[in-house]
Amino acid sequence: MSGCGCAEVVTPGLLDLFDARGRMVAAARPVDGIETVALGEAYRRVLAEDLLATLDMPGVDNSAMDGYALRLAELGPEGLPVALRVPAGAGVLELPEGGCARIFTGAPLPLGADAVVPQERVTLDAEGRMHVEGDVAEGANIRRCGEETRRGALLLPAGARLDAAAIALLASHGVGEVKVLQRLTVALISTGDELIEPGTRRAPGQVYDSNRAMLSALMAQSGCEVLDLGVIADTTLDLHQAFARARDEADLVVCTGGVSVGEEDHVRPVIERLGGIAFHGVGIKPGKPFALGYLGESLHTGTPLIALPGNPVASLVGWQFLGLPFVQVRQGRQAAPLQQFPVAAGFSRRGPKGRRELLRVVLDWSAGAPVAHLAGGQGSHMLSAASQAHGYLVIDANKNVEKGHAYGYCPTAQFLD
Ligand SMILES: Nc1nc2c(c(=O)[nH]1)N[C@H]1C(S)=C(S)[C@@H](COP(=O)(O)OP(=O)(O)OC[C@H]3O[C@@H](n4cnc5c(N)ncnc54)[C@H](O)[C@@H]3O)O[C@H]1N2
Ligand code: MOO
Repeated sequence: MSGCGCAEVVTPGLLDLFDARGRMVAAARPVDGIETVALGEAYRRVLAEDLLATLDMPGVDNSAMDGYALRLAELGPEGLPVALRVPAGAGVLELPEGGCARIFTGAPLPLGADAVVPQERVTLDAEGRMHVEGDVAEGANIRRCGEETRRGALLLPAGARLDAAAIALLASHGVGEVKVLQRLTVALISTGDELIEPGTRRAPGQVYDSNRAMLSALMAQSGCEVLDLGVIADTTLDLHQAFARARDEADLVVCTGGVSVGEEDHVRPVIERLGGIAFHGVGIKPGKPFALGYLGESLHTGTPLIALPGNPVASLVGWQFLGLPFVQVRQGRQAAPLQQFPVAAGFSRRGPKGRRELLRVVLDWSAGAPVAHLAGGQGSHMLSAASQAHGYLVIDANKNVEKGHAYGYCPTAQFLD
C-alpha cells in the first residue's frame, strides 16, 4: 500500500487517507493540565515531564547467580573454605581472606570478591571446601553497580505512556508518585431517531445504538474519560443543545451518524453554526463521511470535534485510522505510525471505486506464511466480520484484488493502544 497520496485515483473532493491522517496529527494540540498520581494509579497515563534516575541501578555490585563468590587469585587445586553466607537482603560484607562466600542471586557481592561461580559448577569436599570445575573469568556473574543506569540518566521521557514495564522501572527506582498529563475527557454523542438502547425491546425499523458502546470501549482503551451524552434526536434544537454542552464540558467531542448528505443529516449544519468544519470526506471504504471540525472560534482555540459516519464499521475504521492518532497527540503522546506489511490475499475481488478499501480479514498461517481471507461480509453495517478480523487488507482505489498477490496489511492489534 502506498503512502504517497495517490490522489489521482481517489474521487475528487475526498482526502487521501494519509493526507487526512497527516491533517489529524497536525491539528491536534496536547492538553496542558498536569496532576500528580501515586504509581499504583499511573498505569497507561502519560508522563508530563522527563523522569531522571536519582539512584544508580543496580545500587551495589551483586551476584547474578546462586553460587559462590571468591577472589580469583586465591582459587587453587586445594579449593576454598566457605567462610561467609550472603543471602539477598544482606548488607555489603567483607570476604575473609583465603575463603569464599556462599551467595544467592541478587545478594550484595562481598568486598574483595571478583567473581561468582554458579553452584552447578561447584563441588564441596568432605571438609566443606569448595572446588570449581573449569575456568572462571574475572567479573563472572557479577552485576555491577550502575551498569544499567547511572544517577541523572533519563529513565523515561515526557510523553511516555506508562505500560507495565515502565511502571516496574519506576518502582525499581523507588519512584512512588509521578506527574502525568490530565486525561482527555471525550463527549460521546450518537445521533439518529432510529436508535435505541441495548437491553430494550426492538420495534421494526429501530436499531440498537452499537456505536456508542463501541466508542466507549475504544475511549477506555485509549485512556480517555467518557462523557456519555447518549442518543440525541435528529433535530436542530436537540443537536445544538448537546453540542453546546459537549463543547463546554469536554476536551474533544466525538459524534456518530448524520454526517452524510441526506436531508435528515442535521449534524453538519449544527456544527457549522457552533464552529466549523476543517475537512469532510476521506477516500476510504468504509468511513467516507469522516469529518474533523470544532466548536468555538477555531480548531485550536475551540473544542475539536470528530464526526464519525453512522455505519458501525465506518465509525470503527474512522476512529482507528484517523481519530486515534489525533487523540494520541492530544494526550501528549506521539501519534503511532500506521503499521503495515505485505500479506498475500487468499481471494480475488473487484476493486473499490474512487476510494481505498479497508477489507476486514483474518490471517491463515497454516501454510507457514500468512494468507489473508475475508473475515465475513464487507458491508459497512456488518459488525460480524469486524469482530472476527485480525486486521485490514488495504486495497488502493480502482485496483482489483488478485488471489496470491500481496497487499498492505494493517493488524488491528496496533489500535489497542
Ligand atoms: N446519497 C448518499 N448516501 C449515502 C452516502 C453518500 O455519499 N451519498 N454515503 C454513505 C456512506 S459511505 C455512509 S458511511 C453512510 C453514513 O451516513 P451518516 O453518517 O449520515 O449516518 P446515518 O445516515 O445516520 O446512518 C447510517 C447507518 O448507520 C446506522 N447507525 C447510525 N448510528 C448508529 C449507531 N449509533 N449505532 C448503530 N448503527 C447506527 C443507521 O441506522 C444507518 O443504517 O451514509 C451512506 N449514505
Ligand atoms: O464510507 Mo461508508 O462507510 O462506505 O458505508
